[in-house]
Amino acid sequence: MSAVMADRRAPARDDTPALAGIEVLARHPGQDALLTPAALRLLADLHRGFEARRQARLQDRRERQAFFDAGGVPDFREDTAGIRAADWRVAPIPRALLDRRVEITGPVDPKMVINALNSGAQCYMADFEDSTSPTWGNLVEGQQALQGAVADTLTHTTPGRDGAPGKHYTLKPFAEQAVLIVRPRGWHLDEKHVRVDGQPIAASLFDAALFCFHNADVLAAKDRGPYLYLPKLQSMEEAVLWDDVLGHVEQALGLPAGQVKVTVLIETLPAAFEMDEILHALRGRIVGLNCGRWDYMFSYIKTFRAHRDKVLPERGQVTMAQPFLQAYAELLVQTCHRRGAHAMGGMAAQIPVSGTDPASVEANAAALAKVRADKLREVTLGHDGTWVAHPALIPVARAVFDERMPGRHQQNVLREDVSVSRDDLVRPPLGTITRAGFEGNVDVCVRYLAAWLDGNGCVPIHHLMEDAATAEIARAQLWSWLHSDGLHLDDGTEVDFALLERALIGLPARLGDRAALPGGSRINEAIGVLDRLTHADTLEEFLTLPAYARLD
Ligand SMILES: CC(=O)SCCNC(=O)CCNC(=O)[C@H](O)C(C)(C)COP(=O)(O)OP(=O)(O)OC[C@H]1O[C@@H](n2cnc3c(N)ncnc32)[C@H](O)[C@@H]1OP(=O)(O)O
Ligand SMILES: O=CC(=O)O
Ligand SMILES: [Mg+2]
Repeated sequence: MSAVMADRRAPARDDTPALAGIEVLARHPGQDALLTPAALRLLADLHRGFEARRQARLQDRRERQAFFDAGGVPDFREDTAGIRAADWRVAPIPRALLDRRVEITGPVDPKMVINALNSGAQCYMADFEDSTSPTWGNLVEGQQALQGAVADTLTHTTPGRDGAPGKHYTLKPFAEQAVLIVRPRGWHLDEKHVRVDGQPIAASLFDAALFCFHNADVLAAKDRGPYLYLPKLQSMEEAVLWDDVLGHVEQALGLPAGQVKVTVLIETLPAAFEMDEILHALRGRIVGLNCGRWDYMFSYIKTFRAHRDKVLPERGQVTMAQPFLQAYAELLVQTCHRRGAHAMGGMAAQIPVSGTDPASVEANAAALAKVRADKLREVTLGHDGTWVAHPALIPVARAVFDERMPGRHQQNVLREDVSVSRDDLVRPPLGTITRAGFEGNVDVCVRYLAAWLDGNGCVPIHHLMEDAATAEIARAQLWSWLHSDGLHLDDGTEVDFALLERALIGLPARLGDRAALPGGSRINEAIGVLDRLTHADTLEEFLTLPAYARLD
């Protein structure tokens, strides 16, 4: 048993000398049981061992973006042609991850965790990323909830109202629960509340390593994970970094090599050109790739922020039926199945519409029909499973996959008919920008950002699920439209800052009662952030970078 493993099982003891250089700058109830000396030592080891490499990978991103800004276009790499041409397969997929027909996703507060694990979905992606606003409280409570879930002790009671008792939540028996997969935050984010040698540590390391530290042995006893979803990678080198980090975690915790399994989201345009390479870099632990369509669209806009011929039409017109997105999904299915990995589908943004009045009933039927059509498209392309945002969508997605995919997956569907070129992946769809599309982007940015600043990372807006990825599309589109000369709405109005001004003037009327909105008290602050980001000469890399400075 390794030293860390032994310490992990012993009660936390005062270990001050070994913790020199580590600072925790925030307090939340219960955090001491999470941030034990041994846990902090692991985080510090990881920071000292890997921070320089993380910064180098972030620098690679900036250099690659400079190449795109100078007119360059992504392409398949020459130096890795051998990896693409050779025959190799990823390590066998563990039994618990063979059946991933429907995966529910959601933030990590205790009620959501219990509802998701009890939902009847095959898997639950517990999300510290797109759908979580990373306040210190959310992170600590999220880790606590996951620890309780893995230990099968998690319960939750909502506060009672008007003298009535609150609702009590408990977990179903383990065998009936969804399989837990945790998504840490991406490489670009710091966790500012934990500093090592005066530097903030990587948010990815904080989320992933703490989860593994507290849960790996309990999971192993149940023949499980830890299982992770890795977001927003841009290159094979970033996958190598993850592999090395997780190898270090395994060694430190006394776990067998390859025990931590991962699924990688292909949700950046550069990564779409390195799917084989990413699978190869992680071949001892990777079990699948996922089409993270929302961040992918955002990445397309960002990659081509200086290419005036690649400006996207309004968000509602950029559906997965568009050829450039279909090519991306087909290439993902073909690549995964050739290598023995699962090809996971992504998220339809529609969520159920509640209400019994005829308009709501009709809107709900339309939303469910759109989700059904999206899942049908995915299963027909060859995906092995898909995501849903809400428990009521599980039967809809499950029915489609059960009817069209007789087994638990369809890795036998090799899609050798697919041939995707560089041009297929980068060709923008034709379309328009309507006034409603422009104003809709303004509303989504302001409402989402206000909620995020208030600690809520996923909200329903106009009956659609909005999270950091969908909001980024709206924010990046506004910037790209406003910085492209000569662009007009479909009614002939020029797209300029006067149009943005008018959209902001009309915002209060469109928002209605602010107090009733999530984060309503932070609307003005959100408007200020949006205003600055849209006027900036360069498209900011991530909305959450400047916004994080305002959190906590
Ligand atoms: C681009 C991407 O990265 S996609 C992945 C990230 N995004 C997500 O994970 C989306 C997660 N979904 C959600 O957060 C929510 O469904 C929202 C915000 C979209 C809608 O939330 P609401 O309007 O509050 O949902 P609604 O009121 O219909 O919820 C009904 C019940 O379902 C539960 N529920 C809703 N969504 C989920 C979910 N994803 N997981 C578990 N339970 C859920 C609610 O907790 C509520 O439970 P209760 O009856 O016990 O109180
Ligand atoms: O994370 C998923 C996405 O679509 O973005
Ligand atoms: Mg994403």
